[in-house]
Amino acid sequence: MRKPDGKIVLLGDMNVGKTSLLQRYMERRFPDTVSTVGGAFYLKQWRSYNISIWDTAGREQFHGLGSMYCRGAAAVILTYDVNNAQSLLELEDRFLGLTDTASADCLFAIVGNKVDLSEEGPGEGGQEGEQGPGLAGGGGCAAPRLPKQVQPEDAVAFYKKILKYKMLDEKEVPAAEQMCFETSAKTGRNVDLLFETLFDMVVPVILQQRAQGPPQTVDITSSRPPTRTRSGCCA
Ligand SMILES: Nc1nc2c(ncn2[C@@H]2O[C@H](COP(=O)(O)OP(=O)(O)OP(=O)(O)O)[C@@H](O)[C@H]2O)c(=O)[nH]1
Ligand SMILES: [Mg+2]
Repeated sequence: MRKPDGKIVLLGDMNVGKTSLLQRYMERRFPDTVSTVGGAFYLKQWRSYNISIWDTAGREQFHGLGSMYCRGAAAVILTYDVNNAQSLLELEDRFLGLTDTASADCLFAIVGNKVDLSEEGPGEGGQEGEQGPGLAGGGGCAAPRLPKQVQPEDAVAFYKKILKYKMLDEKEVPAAEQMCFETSAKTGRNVDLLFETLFDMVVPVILQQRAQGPPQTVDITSSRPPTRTRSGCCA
């Protein structure tokens, strides 16, 4: 297997839909999921590049692994559930600090998932790739079924906080509107847009990383050996 050229990591609280988003994109389906244990990755060939996309566990007990998965990442997808305000707060409180190990040029996408639960549109929550104003990929246009707890402006404000935290100049990084997405892993809404926008954006980061020296990958040998659980996975 060819070594990945770059890495994208999905982070976020348990149950926000990280695994579902990745499976929707890679396998084109919305299967039943079980809460992720440790982490897992897919390899995606994008143009001539191999990009690994890492799915991580949101459960508190796996928190310590997060910064290891982020090491050298070219992009991090910070995921929340639009119907759960706490899940956005958790990104700031628990997950943002894990990205300190990412590449210096790391891109950040903020993703509000499960829009199908709060917005009605064609085919329950809108169709894949549907566009509209506000965020990358747009919002819906019909009456909400559930009151949404997180608005697009909240995600944009969080993105700006990240730039401050990382001491990045707003002029030199992608605009918040380009990097905040509302998705539904269930209907597929904006899922391709999210991943493919990021793939295009990480290619220059990969080239930059190459110019700076050998790629940073997860060095399993430098981490504590995982303890075995009954299911046989990393804990
Ligand atoms: N309605 C709806 N349900 C979703 C969506 N995405 C995920 N779900 C459901 O939400 C639950 C959790 O989804 P997962 O993808 O397992 O969540 P996760 O973020 O990977 O959770 P951890 O692995 O525990 O961190 C599952 O029951 C999914 O079917 C979505 O876009 N819409
Ligand atoms: Mg999962």
